[in-house]
Amino acid sequence: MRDFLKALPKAELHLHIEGTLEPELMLTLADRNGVHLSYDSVGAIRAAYDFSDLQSFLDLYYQGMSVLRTAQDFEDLAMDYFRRAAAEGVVHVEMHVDPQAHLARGIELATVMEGLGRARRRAERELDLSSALILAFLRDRPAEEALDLLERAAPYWETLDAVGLDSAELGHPPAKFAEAFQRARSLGLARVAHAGEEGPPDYILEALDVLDVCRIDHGVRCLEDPTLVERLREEAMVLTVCPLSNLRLRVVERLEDHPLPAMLDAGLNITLNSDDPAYFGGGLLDNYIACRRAFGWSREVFLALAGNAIEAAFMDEGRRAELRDRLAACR
Ligand SMILES: Nc1ncnc2[nH]cnc12
Ligand SMILES: [Zn+2]
Repeated sequence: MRDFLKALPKAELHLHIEGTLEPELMLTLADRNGVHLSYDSVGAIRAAYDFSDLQSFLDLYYQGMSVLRTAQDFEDLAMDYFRRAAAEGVVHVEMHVDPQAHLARGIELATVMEGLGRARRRAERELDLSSALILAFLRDRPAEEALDLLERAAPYWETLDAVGLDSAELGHPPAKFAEAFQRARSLGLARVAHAGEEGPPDYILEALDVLDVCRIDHGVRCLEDPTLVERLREEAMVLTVCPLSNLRLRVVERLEDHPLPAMLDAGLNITLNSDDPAYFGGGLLDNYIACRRAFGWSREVFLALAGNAIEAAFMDEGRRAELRDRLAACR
C-alpha cells in the first residue's frame, strides 16, 4: 500500500511554505545569518514541537522563520521542501506565504517573492513540479494591513493565484477581511480561507458568504452544523483537510477520532494535505499513510481523494489533463 500511495500523483493544496522549514535548515540559516536561536541542536528543536493548540504552534512557527533573511534563504527553503515533496510523489504544490510576518521583522516583500519565484521556476524545470502561490493575510493583524499588503504586492499580482487567510482563528472571524477579499476578487484572484480549524462552523459560513472563497482550509468543525454540511455538499465545496496537523494541534486526540470518515460519508469534497510538514511530523505521503493506518481506507478512496485535489488545483488545463492521465494509470 505504501508503494501505491507513494506512486499516486499527489497535489498539495494546503501548505505554508514557512512551515516546511526543517530543523536542519533552520540551524544552517541561523549560522549563515548570525541569528541567535534558543536551541543548539536538531533534537532540541524537535523536542520543543509539543503543541497544545494552534497558538502554541504559531508562537514557534513565527520564531522559527526569524532565520529567513535573504532571497537566497527563501529559495533554499522552498527548494529543500520541493525536493522532499517530489521524492514522495507530490506533483503540484500550492503554497501559502505569510509576508506580514516577514515585513514585521524588516524583510522586504521583494526578498520573499523573488526567492520563492526562483525556487518555483527551478522546481518546474528540475523536478517537473508545478506550483501555485497564495498570498495569505494574517487574521490576527489589522484588516487595513491586509489591504496594504495586497497593494504592495502589485508587482507580483501576475505570479499569484489566490489570497488566503491564516494564523490565530478564534476571535478573528472572516468578515473582518471583507474589503481585502473584495479587492482580491476585483483583481481576478481566487480566494481561500482557513475556517473551522479551531473556530466555529459560523466562520465557515462567513468565509463562503462574505469572502466568496472557492475552498475552505481545514473546515473540520463543519459537522457540528448539518445545514452547513448540506450546503458544502451541494456546492461541492473543496475542503483542504490536514490530518496530522489536526492531531499535533490537538483538534483531535487520536487520528482514529478524526471526523474525516464522517466527512466522506456526508459526501463532502475532501482533499488531504500537510499544512506545516516540518512541524507536524510528516509530508503529504505521511498524511496519506496515517489515514490508511487510522481508517483502513481502500485504494479507491485514495484514488478519489488524489483526484479531488487535481480537480481543485489552480493549474492550467494542460497540466490537469496530464495529471488526470497519470492518476488513471494508477488504477
Ligand atoms: N494550521 C494553521 N492554521 C492557521 N494558520 C497557520 N499558519 C501556519 N499554519 C497554520
Ligand atoms: Zn494551514
